[in-house]
Amino acid sequence: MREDYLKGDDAGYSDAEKDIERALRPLSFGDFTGQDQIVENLKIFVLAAKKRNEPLDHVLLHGPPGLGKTTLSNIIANEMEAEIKITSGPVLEKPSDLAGLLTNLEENDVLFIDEIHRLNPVVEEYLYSAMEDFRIDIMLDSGPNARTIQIDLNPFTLIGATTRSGLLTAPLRARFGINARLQYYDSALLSKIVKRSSAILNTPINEDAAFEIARRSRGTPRICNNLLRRTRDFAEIKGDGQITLDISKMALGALNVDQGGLDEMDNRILTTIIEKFKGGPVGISTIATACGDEAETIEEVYEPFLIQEGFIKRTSRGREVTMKAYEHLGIAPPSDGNQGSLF
Ligand SMILES: Nc1ncnc2c1ncn2[C@@H]1O[C@H](COP(=O)(O)OP(=O)(O)OP(=O)(O)O)[C@@H](O)[C@H]1O
Ligand SMILES: [Mg+2]
Repeated sequence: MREDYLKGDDAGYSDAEKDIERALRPLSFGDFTGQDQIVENLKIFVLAAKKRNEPLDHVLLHGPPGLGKTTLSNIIANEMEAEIKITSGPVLEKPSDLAGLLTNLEENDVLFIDEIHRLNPVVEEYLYSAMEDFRIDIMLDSGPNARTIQIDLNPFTLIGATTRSGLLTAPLRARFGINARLQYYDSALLSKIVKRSSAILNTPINEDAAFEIARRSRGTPRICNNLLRRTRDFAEIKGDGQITLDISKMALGALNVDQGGLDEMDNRILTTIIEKFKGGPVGISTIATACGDEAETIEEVYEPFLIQEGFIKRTSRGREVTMKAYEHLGIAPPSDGNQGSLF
């Protein structure tokens, strides 16, 4: 169940769910809730670029899954009144894949590369001159007939999105003029998103219920929209179609989202560190093996939220749970000084 919430765009959804997903996705800056500083800046950069009839400078968007990187990229293209071509790092296997896309861009178009940290280094190298000079060198033939030709490209905007900005190479990172890190949303903002989405879905929801869903959505719009959809199912089957506080509590409980908004996997990670590793410190790959998940997923998806909420902290020797984690799980912390650094 959880997996669906976290996976990137559209993964694992039926066609009907994809239609809903599309309907809920904001299309303009005005529809996009939160990330105020980023949005305010982008508005100015977009206006200035349009006024000069230039493409927007290249944009790097980073942050945990489901916070709106793909959404913002589409909005930027809309606001620029430009076309957007969408691809992702792993899909671009060879330079010609990239060249094909680049040579098809019209003036001021947007090329969106998702998971840009997973670009093949050879392809990445080609991107450098494309970004800097709007030009690529293409190798024709091989052996003694080999020669390169230069192709001029239309000026374009590259938008790169990544959940792992730390894995980006320095030369690539340096070529983005605009660099924005999306933050987790607070409950008030998510509550606004829940209300907007329920209006689109024609499902009545009261203030308390919207806040309850928001508060238990791990600071993430994708999760609040998914929880809303599942809660709507409960409202239609177990209630009269309206989402009330009782209905939302029933649904969230059934979906294994706990009172603090942590889900099964969050709790499994905390319990594992406490029960198997005496609260830590313990390395991420050891935690991953013990929890039966990939280290990358834990580092990218779960850990940032657990750290931000103060359940886990990173030390030079690995991850440690905090007092808050013991309290949350109702487990007594060790009294032998093992956790000395916490007090
Ligand atoms: N600020 C927002 N306001 C309203 N809805 C939002 C906002 N941000 C995201 N959403 C909703 O959350 C969903 C997930 O957002 P999006 O796909 O843009 O996340 P992402 O950062 O690209 O995630 P990933 O890293 O997994 O690709 C969108 O379909 C959209 O409906
Ligand atoms: Mg995305």
